[in-house]
Amino acid sequence: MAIEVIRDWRGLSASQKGAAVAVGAFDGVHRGHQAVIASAREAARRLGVPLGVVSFYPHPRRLFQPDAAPFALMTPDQMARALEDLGVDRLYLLPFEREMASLSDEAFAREVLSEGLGIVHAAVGFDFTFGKGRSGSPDLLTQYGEKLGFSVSLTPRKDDADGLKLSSSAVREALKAGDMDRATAILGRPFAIEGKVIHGDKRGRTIGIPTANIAMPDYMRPAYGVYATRTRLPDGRVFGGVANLGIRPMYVIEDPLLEVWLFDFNESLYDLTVETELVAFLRPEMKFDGLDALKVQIEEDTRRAKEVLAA
Ligand SMILES: Cc1cc2nc3c(=O)[nH]c(=O)nc-3n(C[C@H](O)[C@H](O)[C@H](O)COP(=O)(O)O)c2cc1C
Ligand SMILES: Nc1ncnc2c1ncn2[C@@H]1O[C@H](COP(=O)(O)OP(=O)(O)O)[C@@H](O)[C@H]1O
Repeated sequence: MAIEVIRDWRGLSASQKGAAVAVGAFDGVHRGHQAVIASAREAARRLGVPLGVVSFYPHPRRLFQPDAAPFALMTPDQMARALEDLGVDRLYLLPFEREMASLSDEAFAREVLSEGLGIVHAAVGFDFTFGKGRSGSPDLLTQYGEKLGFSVSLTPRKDDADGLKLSSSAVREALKAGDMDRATAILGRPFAIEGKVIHGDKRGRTIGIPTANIAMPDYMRPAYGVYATRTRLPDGRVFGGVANLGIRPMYVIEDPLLEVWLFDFNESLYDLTVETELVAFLRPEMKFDGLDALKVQIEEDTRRAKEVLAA
């Protein structure tokens, strides 16, 4: 069954209420988040109610640090699909604006979770905070739940094999370093950029290497350079490829682009929304002596990308 995305806590019908939910920002839906969602799933099964996730859009940090560099690990559509894969029935993607930000911890528990969403259970992570000034703790949520009529489960911190906390920040650090294996290990799936294919300078096709260009305004910026990729088209077809992500020192652009050359493919992609997994980092962006030299390097990149994708 497809996931239902609900974008408000006010004015919901009875059938949209009454779920067991996991609450959090969940950017990336990584394996730590997945443990919290598993706890909500347990409760949903036990109580015989739908499984929900309560999250926020835009990310709360956008409101508090409007000038911060882009940091998102996924778009709302990608989040909905990742949650659907985990068996989540509903995503409550609540608008995080002044009104939400000004609620006290008690008001969030009562007005949003209890009266608005009518939750019967909330699963939260060990370091969950909520309400104005982040004053709410898992302990406080448990006390409010007792009064308001929902139970609360607390998921302990989940570490990797080296004892490091699985976190969205750890994913961002791995992506910055071009360590795609580590990013994949924390996320439980490869990091992927989704966006609409836009028009570029039409230079790619002149060297026999057309590239689908995708802007990435909200995504955090992984290491600039060349990646082995896998791209999913709207019709479900998947193509291996090689991509440059960055500002192209040879033909400098202001905002970074993801430019993907799909192997064994020759159709128009303009205006389609495609999702590209960054499977492996191959090399940093460089400056070459002209297009011919770049083309030779791209042939080498292609050979390595095919090797990586076949492995
Ligand atoms: C596999 C691959 C590797 C690339 N490597 C570099 C690079 O090292 N330095 C650079 O300035 N541009 C690099 N590019 C970007 C090209 O300069 C750019 O895709 C080309 O100019 C086409 O631009 P257009 O899509 O706007 O027509 C690379 C592109 C691809 C597909
Ligand atoms: N194998 C392919 N990989 C990527 N894009 C392709 C491919 N074959 C055809 N295309 C189309 O060609 C366009 C890219 O051509 P290119 O000359 O690089 O133009 P632009 O500068 O507008 O990106 C893509 O947006 C897509 O519509």
